[in-house]
Amino acid sequence: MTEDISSLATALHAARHFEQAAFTTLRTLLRMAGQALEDSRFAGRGALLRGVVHLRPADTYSRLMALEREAMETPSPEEAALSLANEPQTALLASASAWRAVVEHGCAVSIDVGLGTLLPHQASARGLSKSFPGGSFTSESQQRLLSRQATHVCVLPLRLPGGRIEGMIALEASCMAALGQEFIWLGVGPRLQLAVDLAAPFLMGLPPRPGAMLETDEYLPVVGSSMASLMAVLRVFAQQEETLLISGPTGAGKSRLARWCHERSPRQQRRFESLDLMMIPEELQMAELFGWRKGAFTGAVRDNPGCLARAEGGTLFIDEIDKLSLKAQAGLLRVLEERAYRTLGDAGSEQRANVRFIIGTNANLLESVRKGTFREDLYYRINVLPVRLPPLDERRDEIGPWSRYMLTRHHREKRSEGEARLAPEAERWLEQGSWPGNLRQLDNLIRRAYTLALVEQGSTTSELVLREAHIRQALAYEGGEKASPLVEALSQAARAFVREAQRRRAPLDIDLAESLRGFVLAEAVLQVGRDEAFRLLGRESLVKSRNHQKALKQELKKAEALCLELGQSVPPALVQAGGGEPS
Ligand SMILES: Nc1ncnc2c1ncn2[C@@H]1O[C@H](COP(=O)(O)OP(=O)(O)OP(=O)(O)O)[C@@H](O)[C@H]1O
Repeated sequence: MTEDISSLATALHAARHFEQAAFTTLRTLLRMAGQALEDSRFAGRGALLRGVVHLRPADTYSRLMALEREAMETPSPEEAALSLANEPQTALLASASAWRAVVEHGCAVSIDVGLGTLLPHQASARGLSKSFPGGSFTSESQQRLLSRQATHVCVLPLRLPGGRIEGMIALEASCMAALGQEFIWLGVGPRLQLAVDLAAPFLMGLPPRPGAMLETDEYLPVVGSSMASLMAVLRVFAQQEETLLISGPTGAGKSRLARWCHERSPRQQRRFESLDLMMIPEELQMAELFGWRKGAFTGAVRDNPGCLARAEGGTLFIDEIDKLSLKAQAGLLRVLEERAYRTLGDAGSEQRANVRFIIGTNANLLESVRKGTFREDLYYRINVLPVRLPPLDERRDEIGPWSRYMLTRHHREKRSEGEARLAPEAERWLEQGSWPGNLRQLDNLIRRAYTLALVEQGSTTSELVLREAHIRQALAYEGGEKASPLVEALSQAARAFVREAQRRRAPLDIDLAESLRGFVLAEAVLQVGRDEAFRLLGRESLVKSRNHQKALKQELKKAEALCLELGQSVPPALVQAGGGEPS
């Protein structure tokens, strides 16, 4: 055991990325548990099957890695990670109830799959094992585990120093001889937890393998580096039957991502239905979901299937779930729990629902639960596989490729011949902008700019070029210029400064505010002359005391210092404002 822990520590310190740390941790845990099994009364009658690392910072999945017992001796973590990517169905999940139990009790939990029970390891937490609000261990999780031969599972929290839980590791074993009995987990649990505590900061702190899974397709034509590890998780989630919860700001691409998941799921041959609750008044939600029979309410002149029936066998994406009325929430909960529902106005038998749900939200659902507008039990029912789609501003490397893709797509929609391209300066401008409306805003902007370019360059041109001016003008039409241009420009400068600081190996220690004063003064001098510039900027007293020429020189020096520090030549505006050669 000491040997296992010390070699784990050595391997973790040598790990450069998450996959290496996860591989080495899972291998150690499987070895330790395997040894404990051999030393137990079940020796020779059971086997360890696999381990899975789940990273769930802020309660949304960011990374996942599984290691099968047979693959344990593969020499490289790359191979293990690749097998997860190629065969996502083998990356297996513990139940959502197990995650809740681990978070609530702050300790490891044993699952007896046959009995369908959860047992927290900490003595003080025992007795609560079967009484989590919202049910204990669901029959779906039970079926899933049984279908892959797991009879006993140990779920260990990934705790950060300070106790915050940001993920878990599940170890699965098969031992028919231990059905309904205490397996090895309580005995070996403290040692496993020691190893997990050692690994946790590495698993949570190391970056993903560089260049991992940047592949794209027609449903997701652009995947940037910050999305790559999320896509690896989604590839696995797409294959599951459990409810997927995609949170993210409006226009970030949740609906498209839901469609992408459907296309990669075993249900891809069946329908993908979408229900946007933002568009449906509360009183019609039940009807839209469950459908109605003729005469069910005034105006129901014929039978109408709801979107559950239309999605039968396929996937139903429900967007803006926080807009669901309390009454419809009760109905949806029933579908999720019992897979049954009744069409409005139908006195006959209930319908069965064979549907995979994907839920979208832009709201903080836990907050809605606290306010009493969203049912807690429904929240836990849909929060099984939660992922967060980041806003475009957090996926900056995607802005250029998305802009180009959207331009080409729009051009193809409009015309079949000729090319359309973004001028480099236009692309740079887009890349430096802030896009609170995310992909939707970018798409709309490109469409408008396209029309402007077309008007200017004529529809017979063989190469339509979108320039910065077209985009600026399109943004002005959109009302985007309502935000102060100064604030926007300063935000851009701040972003450029941070990027530069990140790019350099040495710290960038410059007082930006001081340098900025020099730039502003130089610009004002060029535009309105020296004396007027000081008046314009509220420094008339310096003109009166005849100190302004000296002050100007000092300010320009600070601006030039920034250029020198960045290895750039001094811009002409600074030189001209100073009246000649750079000082
Ligand atoms: N994968 C994609 N392929 C092509 N276009 C996309 C893709 N994802 C997003 N877009 C563009 O962004 C727009 C918004 O995407 P989507 O409707 O998926 O966002 P959303 O997050 O569901 O927004 P909301 O929550 O407001 O409905 C789309 O209409 C499209 O123009």
